Amino acid sequence: MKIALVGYGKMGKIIDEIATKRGHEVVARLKETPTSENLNSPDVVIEFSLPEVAFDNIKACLENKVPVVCGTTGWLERKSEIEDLAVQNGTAFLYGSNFSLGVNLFFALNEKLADLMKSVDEYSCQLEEIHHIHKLDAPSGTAISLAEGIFKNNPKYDAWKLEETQDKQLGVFAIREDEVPGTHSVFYRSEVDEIEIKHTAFNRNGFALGAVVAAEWIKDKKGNFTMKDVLGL
Ligand SMILES: NC(=O)C1=CN([C@@H]2O[C@H](COP(=O)(O)OP(=O)(O)OC[C@H]3O[C@@H](n4cnc5c(N)ncnc54)[C@H](OP(=O)(O)O)[C@@H]3O)[C@@H](O)[C@H]2O)C=CC1
Ligand SMILES: O=C(O)C1=N[C@H](C(=O)O)C[C@H](O)C1
Repeated sequence: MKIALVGYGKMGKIIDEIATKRGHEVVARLKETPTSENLNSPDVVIEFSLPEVAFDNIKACLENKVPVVCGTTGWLERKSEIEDLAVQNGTAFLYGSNFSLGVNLFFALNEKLADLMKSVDEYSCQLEEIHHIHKLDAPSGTAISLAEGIFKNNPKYDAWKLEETQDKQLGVFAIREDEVPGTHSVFYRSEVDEIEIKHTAFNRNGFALGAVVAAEWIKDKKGNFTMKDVLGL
């Protein structure tokens, strides 16, 4: 399969290595807006760039009728416009706030726990995410997905805010520390104890492998998808 990488920073470079090892040809490595020329006729685009450029990059790829797997976080206010564009152009789009298998299992566990806690009044929920100091967005895309999984299963919460949980607003602590690849925790605290579920990434390889697996999966599809579709979760 021919893959174009849009965004060629920390993630783009690891994806390049993994895609090549899996037998794919990387036909473009871009640090600029994609065009019909510089994309170089790929089967799929994998987009890991910056929050402020992701929307324009994805739009350009979909207008060229190339399916896009996007891992860039921090631009989601305009996601529905992109989803409409994928359908109008008869191509495919997949956004994942986190492509690792471990986090996608953790999302499922978070939803089950949220469902269990909806009828228990003693506990208050709180999220925490820890990332490297270069990260531009807060809270992380993964923390937002965790919050959305809680809202869907537990009507006690319906919005997130940075810092402490207050009434129906679920608190998210966003910590920036050294070169931490990504750690996410969900806490339920009562007056007498605490339940914690936690995912710790040891490096970025799991994110990169998941993005390549998603690209392999989406190649001939049409419509909008998530990692749940790819992993059959
Ligand atoms: N979903 C997931 O599983 C994961 C998501 N992420 C997310 O992916 C994104 C990228 O992360 P990361 O690789 O660590 O970030 P980096 O900052 O290392 O890489 C971003 C790259 O985008 C390039 N760039 C700048 N402008 C453009 C443009 N107009 N078009 C295309 N590329 C451009 C930058 O170029 P230059 O070097 O010249 O500045 C840089 O190489 C972030 O939003 C991060 O949160 C990260 C890990 C996992
Ligand atoms: O910026 C990062 O590095 C990461 N971003 C994603 C996020 O915002 O959740 C995924 C992962 O945690 C690493």
